[in-house]
Amino acid sequence: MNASAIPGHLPSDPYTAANDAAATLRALTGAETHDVALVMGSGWLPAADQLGPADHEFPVTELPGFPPPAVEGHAGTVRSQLIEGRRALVFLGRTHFYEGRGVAAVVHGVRTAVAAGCKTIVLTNGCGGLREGMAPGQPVLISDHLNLTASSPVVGANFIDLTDLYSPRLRALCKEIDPSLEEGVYAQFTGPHYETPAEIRMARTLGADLVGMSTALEAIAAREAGAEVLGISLVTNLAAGMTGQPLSHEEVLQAGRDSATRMGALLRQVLGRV
Ligand SMILES: O=P(O)(O)O[C@@H]1C[C@H](O)[C@@H](CO)O1
Ligand SMILES: Nc1nc2[nH]cnc2c(=O)[nH]1
Repeated sequence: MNASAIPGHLPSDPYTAANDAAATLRALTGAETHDVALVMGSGWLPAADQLGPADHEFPVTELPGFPPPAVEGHAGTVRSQLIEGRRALVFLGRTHFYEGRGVAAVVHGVRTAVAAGCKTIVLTNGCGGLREGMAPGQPVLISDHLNLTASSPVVGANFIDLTDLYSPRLRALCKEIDPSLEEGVYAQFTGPHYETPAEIRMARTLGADLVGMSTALEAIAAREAGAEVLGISLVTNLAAGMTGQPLSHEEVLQAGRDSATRMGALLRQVLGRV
């Protein structure tokens, strides 16, 4: 059994692993290419069911290099489906940095999607809101990020430009669909612990509007692979220290359930125009 056939185990070369996974995807779906990939973060699973029927759905471990899901609310399945005429690859869940599998495992889904033909990567997540006026259940377009993981999916003297990493074109398109959408800077912490109130004050000073535990590393890998990136955060809670209440993953998932219809409709309309 070659290394990439072991669930969650990537061979030394992550780009080969992505090509292997894309080849298996083509074989499983019969689709020579996919156009757009969606990564559904915490709280977004209910929204995925608003996207219409899937032609194919299978456990992500059917694809080489993908580990089984490790976080509640991340189903660990992949759907291939036509959404508004586009062949979409929908990951119902992701691998997180805090699972300790390394950065290559975190971005394997994005690299696989690009290897499968996707030119657009839509990254969603559940996050904490820092900015005054933000409320749980509110979707926010990511305008830029702070990568606080002290890591990168890129190795070696490969100096990737990250200017306009979160596509101004796709953000403008989203705001045509829903003019009420706000934008914000997303800070990726390593997790899995939530932030302290002092860290939230630090993040706000650094210019963050949103705090999470994903997305930034995936976006960097997507840019490295030449894809256009759209990031949409669902504010599932106000950040630590803002309400005096403790944070919980159940609160994150409940916010997703409450927002599923609206988030699903937004994604469907966006996908029809990317
Ligand atoms: O996959 P995402 O970033 O949406 O998941 C967020 C961050 C943590 O994994 C989890 C914490 O509740 O939700
Ligand atoms: N880091 C972080 N991730 C989250 N995901 C959902 N809510 C939060 C939060 O408050 N902080």
